Amino acid sequence: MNENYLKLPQKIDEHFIERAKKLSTANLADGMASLSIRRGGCMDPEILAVDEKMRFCATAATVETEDGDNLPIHIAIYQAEPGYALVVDGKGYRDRAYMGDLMVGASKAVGLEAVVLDGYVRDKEGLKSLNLPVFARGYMQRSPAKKGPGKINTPILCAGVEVFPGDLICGDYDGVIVIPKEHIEKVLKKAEDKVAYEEKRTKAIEEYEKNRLEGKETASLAPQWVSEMINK
Ligand SMILES: O=C([O-])CC(=O)C(=O)O
Ligand SMILES: [Mg+2]
Repeated sequence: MNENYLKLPQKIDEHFIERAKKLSTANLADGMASLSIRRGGCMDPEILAVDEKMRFCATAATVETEDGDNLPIHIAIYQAEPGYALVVDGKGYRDRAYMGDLMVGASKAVGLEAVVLDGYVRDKEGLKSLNLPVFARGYMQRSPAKKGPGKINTPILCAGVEVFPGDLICGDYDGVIVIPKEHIEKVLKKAEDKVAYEEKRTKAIEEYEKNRLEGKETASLAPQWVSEMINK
């Protein structure tokens, strides 16, 4: 095997994955906000799901490739296992698709949780009906190249974000976020605290609207932190 083809990383504990699955990528981004990590771990906003309903949280397995070459992606799929998302740095190459419904079907068959690709895919209809979360820049019908070698399970820079094999990666309707494995616990706790705040704030907003419509006197809708910043 090529020296740049490495084994799958250690899988993230299932209890972390379960907690992450209850959070949106926006919640997770809030959990990442205070860490000094390139763009808070959020991939380029053009990396979107082929179907808005798709979402996932999984352990990242990585591929690095270029110029529409999908040979290393093939190899990574056939050595993959359930519980991983395949994260492919295709350097945003526009002139070929990297994969289509056959390769995504194979990804699903081996138990991959998702495919995230900095590049383009094809076979839109087939991809939607396979229902495996696929996140990419968009569609290009031209066939992939087959060249190699590329790299498997080495650190990558994918769509503006550093991804180490074994990191937590999650995607939903808003896009894709990567949480470095050493920060998972802290980020989940911060994100969960933010959700608790948002639930309280949503109630306050609904209450305010109800009172206003009923013609009742109401205190200001501004949250405390806004008042404090204005009165500084
Ligand atoms: O032909 C290819 O290499 C890519 C493709 O369309 C598929 O995976 O369905
Ligand atoms: Mg095809």
